[in-house]
Amino acid sequence: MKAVHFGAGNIGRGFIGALLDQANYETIFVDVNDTLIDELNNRKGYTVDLAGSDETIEVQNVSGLNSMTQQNEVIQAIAEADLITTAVGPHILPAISKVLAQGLEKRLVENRGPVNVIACENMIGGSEALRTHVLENLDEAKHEILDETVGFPNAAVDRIVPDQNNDDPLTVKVEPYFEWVVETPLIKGEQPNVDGITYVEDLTPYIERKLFTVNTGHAAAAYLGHYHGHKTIKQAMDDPTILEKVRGTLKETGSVLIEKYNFDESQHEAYIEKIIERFLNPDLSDEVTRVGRGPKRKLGPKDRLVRPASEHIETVGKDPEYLAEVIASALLYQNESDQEAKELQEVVRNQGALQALQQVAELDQGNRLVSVVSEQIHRLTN
Ligand SMILES: NC(=O)c1ccc[n+]([C@@H]2O[C@H](COP(=O)([O-])OP(=O)(O)OC[C@H]3O[C@@H](n4cnc5c(N)ncnc54)[C@H](O)[C@@H]3O)[C@@H](O)[C@H]2O)c1
Ligand SMILES: O=P(O)(O)OC[C@@H](O)[C@@H](O)[C@H](O)[C@H](O)CO
Repeated sequence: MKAVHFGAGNIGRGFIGALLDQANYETIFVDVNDTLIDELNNRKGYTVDLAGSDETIEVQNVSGLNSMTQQNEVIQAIAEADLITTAVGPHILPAISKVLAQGLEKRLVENRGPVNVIACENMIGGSEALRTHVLENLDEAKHEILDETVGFPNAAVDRIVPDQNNDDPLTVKVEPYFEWVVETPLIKGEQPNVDGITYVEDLTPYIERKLFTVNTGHAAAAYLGHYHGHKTIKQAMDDPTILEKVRGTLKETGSVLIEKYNFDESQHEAYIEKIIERFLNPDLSDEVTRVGRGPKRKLGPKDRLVRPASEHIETVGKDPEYLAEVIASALLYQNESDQEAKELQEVVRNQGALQALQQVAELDQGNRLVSVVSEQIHRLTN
């Protein structure tokens, strides 16, 4: 069986690629990084190191294509694929959608049967968003036949894979923990037979629990950690002040999730403790600049900070003081190597932090969250 995976980066190699190989897929990685592509083609495999153990996973039967310079080969690979996955970043999905549309169109012409496209991105509705971008690159006359034969099931993926600094550009060090949840109603044809995928009828509780616990907690550690001068997530979490604030933040998102999905409180508390333990993993060095990357995305209305904070006000009926402090620290986050951080700071400098929040989080001036964050910005800047 053949899989095409867009994004031969941290999670692509460290998680998705490993599980696809174990499920006996030959995986063609599609990327724009020629070093990764050349290494994949020359060596046909790579090593995944499990942090905190001597265990390694040898991933085989892989190759690479460049989505910009080898478009015909990528189109052919998609036409022949039994499964297509992505892990490029939410902001990159539009960029891969044209070649994906061309490959799926070739597949339709050659009548090759059903296939599923699973976006493994940290966002709600990633695969459905990718489907929208693909349809924008297809004649409307082909939309119906595409929806009959191509599934775009949403997914939640969880494994902490930091930026790598190994001598071998393909070797990737990951935490042992992983979770990959895929929803079933939108699957076309047979469910991909991949050990490690949990199939569920309704993904919403799973993706919100993951995004608003793992990623919200991570963002709290990153932005508060950066504000307090820490370089890694572990250093931030070793700071008692920040640990307390991360716990407070996850208590707020936890109360929203329990209210919405009737989660068992003690089970959710155990889920939070496991995540804090993962953040404190002494064998994984994860920089706050990776976890805090893309602050405009992370301050977006549906993402890990503003969405649970707004829902805390609406459903729990209280001000989310901890989330508001994290949002304020994200608005103050500076990193000249992060394009979104530079763009955000341009708005903060010219129009003020609150105006920046209203723009990026799509909040009206009178919104209660704007007031609560304003108090935190004042506290952090005076
Ligand atoms: N790293 C993690 O811990 C982790 C865990 C769960 C989910 N995720 C999610 O997975 C996605 C990828 O994250 P990552 O950490 O692997 O990032 P990454 O930067 O390591 O990998 C992204 C890869 O996409 C490639 N890419 C960029 N533009 C491309 C294009 N036009 N065509 C093909 N490839 C392109 C990059 O070259 C890079 O190799 C994000 O949505 C992230 O939120 C990451
Ligand atoms: O990938 P991002 O930029 O959405 O978020 C950074 C980290 O929180 C994220 O990569 C986590 O490591 C991952 O989501 C853990 O499953």
